[in-house]
Amino acid sequence: MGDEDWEAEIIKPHMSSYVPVFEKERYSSGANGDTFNRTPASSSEMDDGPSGRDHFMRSGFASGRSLGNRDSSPVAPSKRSILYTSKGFSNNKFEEGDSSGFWRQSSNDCEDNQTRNRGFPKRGGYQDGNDSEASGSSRRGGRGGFQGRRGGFGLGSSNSEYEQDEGMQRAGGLFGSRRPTLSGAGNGDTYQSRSGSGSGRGGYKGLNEEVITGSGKNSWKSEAEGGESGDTQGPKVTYIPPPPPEDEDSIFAHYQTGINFDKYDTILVEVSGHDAPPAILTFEEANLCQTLNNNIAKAGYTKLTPVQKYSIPIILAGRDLMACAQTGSGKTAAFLLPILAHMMRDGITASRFKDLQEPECIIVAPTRELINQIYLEARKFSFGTCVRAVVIYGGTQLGHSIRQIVQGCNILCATPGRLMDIIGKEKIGLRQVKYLVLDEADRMLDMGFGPEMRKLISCPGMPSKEQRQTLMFSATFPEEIQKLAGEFLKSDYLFVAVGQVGGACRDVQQTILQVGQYSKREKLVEILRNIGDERTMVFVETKKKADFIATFLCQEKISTTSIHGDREQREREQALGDFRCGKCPVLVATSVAARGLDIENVQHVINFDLPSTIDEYVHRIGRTGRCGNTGRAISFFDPESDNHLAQPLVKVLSDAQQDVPAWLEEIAFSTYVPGFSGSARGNVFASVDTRKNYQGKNTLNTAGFSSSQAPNPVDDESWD
Ligand SMILES: Nc1ncnc2c1ncn2[C@@H]1O[C@H](COP(=O)(O)OP(=O)(O)OP(=O)(O)O)[C@@H](O)[C@H]1O
Repeated sequence: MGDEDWEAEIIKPHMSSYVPVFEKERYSSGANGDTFNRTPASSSEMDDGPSGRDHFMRSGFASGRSLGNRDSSPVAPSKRSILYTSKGFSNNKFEEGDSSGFWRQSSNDCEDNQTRNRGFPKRGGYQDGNDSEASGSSRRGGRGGFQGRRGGFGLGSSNSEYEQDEGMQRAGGLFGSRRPTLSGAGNGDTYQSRSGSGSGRGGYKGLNEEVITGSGKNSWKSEAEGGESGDTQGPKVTYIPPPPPEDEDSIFAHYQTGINFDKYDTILVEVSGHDAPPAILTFEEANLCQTLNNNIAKAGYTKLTPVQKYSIPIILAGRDLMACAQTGSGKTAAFLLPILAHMMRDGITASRFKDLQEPECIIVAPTRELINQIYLEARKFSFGTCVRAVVIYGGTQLGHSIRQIVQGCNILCATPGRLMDIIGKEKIGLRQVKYLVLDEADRMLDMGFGPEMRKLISCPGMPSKEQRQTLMFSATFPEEIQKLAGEFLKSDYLFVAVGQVGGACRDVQQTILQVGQYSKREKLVEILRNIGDERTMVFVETKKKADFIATFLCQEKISTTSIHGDREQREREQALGDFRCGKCPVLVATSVAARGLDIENVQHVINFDLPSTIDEYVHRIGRTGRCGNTGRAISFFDPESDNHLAQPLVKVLSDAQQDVPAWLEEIAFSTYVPGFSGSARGNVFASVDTRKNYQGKNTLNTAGFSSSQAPNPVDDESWD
């Protein structure tokens, strides 16, 4: 298993379409829309390498910043033409480090992005092949930039190839895209994606890319078991992500807390476990060092969120912690700040002058984008200190990861697959690990990542749980996963529950619409047209469908990009960057983007397909309504496939004080499952710490008040 949320991306055989990248160019093509090309503005923009460029031109995408549309036009992006591009072909400047999806950009940065035309034909259309979901508009297909099953993009008999492909991912863990050669797009051109000349894995060397040879011992078997470096099999992953920005303004860029930030104070907090230290009410009470306080101020934090009020003193007291708090409520800083405070207090051992890097802290998270986000937070809060954070994740060149580490590594942020590879290659030592953090801990411990995590804690040199501090954070914590967590945590760990464990953020206005499978696209377009340019994440259940829907939206002239596990890392980062800066206000995503991503101004989440579990629903809608801001989530409920979610949805909606449609209640009632209590609290999600026969003290507070002042509105039967 690699570092992806593959599990959520279910194969649906009827989906056949595939398109590499979707975006609408800010600079529209000529009037007939037939050809769109560009000449890079500078030589650096051409650094996708000659082969990519040549190929591009051979494919009929002539070069030239012509198009006459160098943008003086006031036309809003969404009103302009749509281009389907493969980043492997487009000579964009992405590799240069200035438009990564990871780095927060101001709108000015975005402007810079937008001035980079990406060449591609505006041939639009796509040919749907046999896809039964196709509607009239997409079937038109005209010039055929995208073909379905009949082979437009080389999927050929897509079902079997797709399944094979998926099988490879699961078994072998090749990273980057696994999609086959793209050929014969509808315009008659033939081109190749990643296995060919134009893309990351292929035979060209871009600005941030280099071909590496296998290195080091590979005593650890994780690659064969699903690791991502690809040293032992398949083409090498050569992508080197752009370096993060160095200037202080970018490092500390942040968005404003919302109108409901102060309402966090009214959320009930429950702490269970023995001898929990009291909550703190202010940053000053945490007694952090001056540099940390400066960084907190520069980050725009003036007030603690509830999870921070409780978790910071617990971690400072050296206790193990399992913390559960609603999406977007500041869990990242809740673990980073006290860890950094301790590291500053105790001093660090790893330095760039040591042969073997031995980080004091390891943070793991389930997706590449999320771990990179955590790294950026660690980098921000450790700014001006001697602590060096490093990030490593799959889909990037292994050699690059190693080079980052050898420069000094105190906090290692990693996805599981890459971490195990690096450990297997003996590029880091684990003896000094004092802090082990599992973000999205329920995901990290489930069947997908649990085995890797178990390997991690039993690696040679890894301090036992008695010798290290283990911290787990998530917005959801199913009971069965809480039980598994005991293996990782000291027996006296503390459990912090902010609000209801697994509950949805109340700042998200949730709407459930009954929409059948064949009406979904029409409804989606209708909603997106009403939304206008506001940033929207559209979740679908499969990777193929993500491409399919993104293509469809582009055809509808809605500027869209997509992110999912079949895309190369370069493309994923580009997509996120385009979405972050507003260039593509619609991001179609699989559940790979459901957890943790903190993107400014995401006002809407649309569940085109509902996920299979209610926890995933909670995480998905949590991409909006963050940090006291409000957001909206609209979900399409298809009675043909989603009835199993009716009961938990009713519960999540009512717990978050949302309107529950009568029809949903009816379905929930008619699909009654014994053991589920839709009214008050059933077993949809854990309500509290699930340790049974717990004898210790339990405090149930509103954040900021002492336990004795707190009311006790939550039943505590399930843990006592
Ligand atoms: N005390 C604070 N004051 C102001 N902003 C904060 C504070 N704490 C966190 N934030 C900001 O709130 C946003 C959400 O924080 P974060 O990503 O840590 O949430 P989270 O609880 O981990 O969410 P998720 O469950 O989705 O992973 C971030 O932009 C972060 O910088």
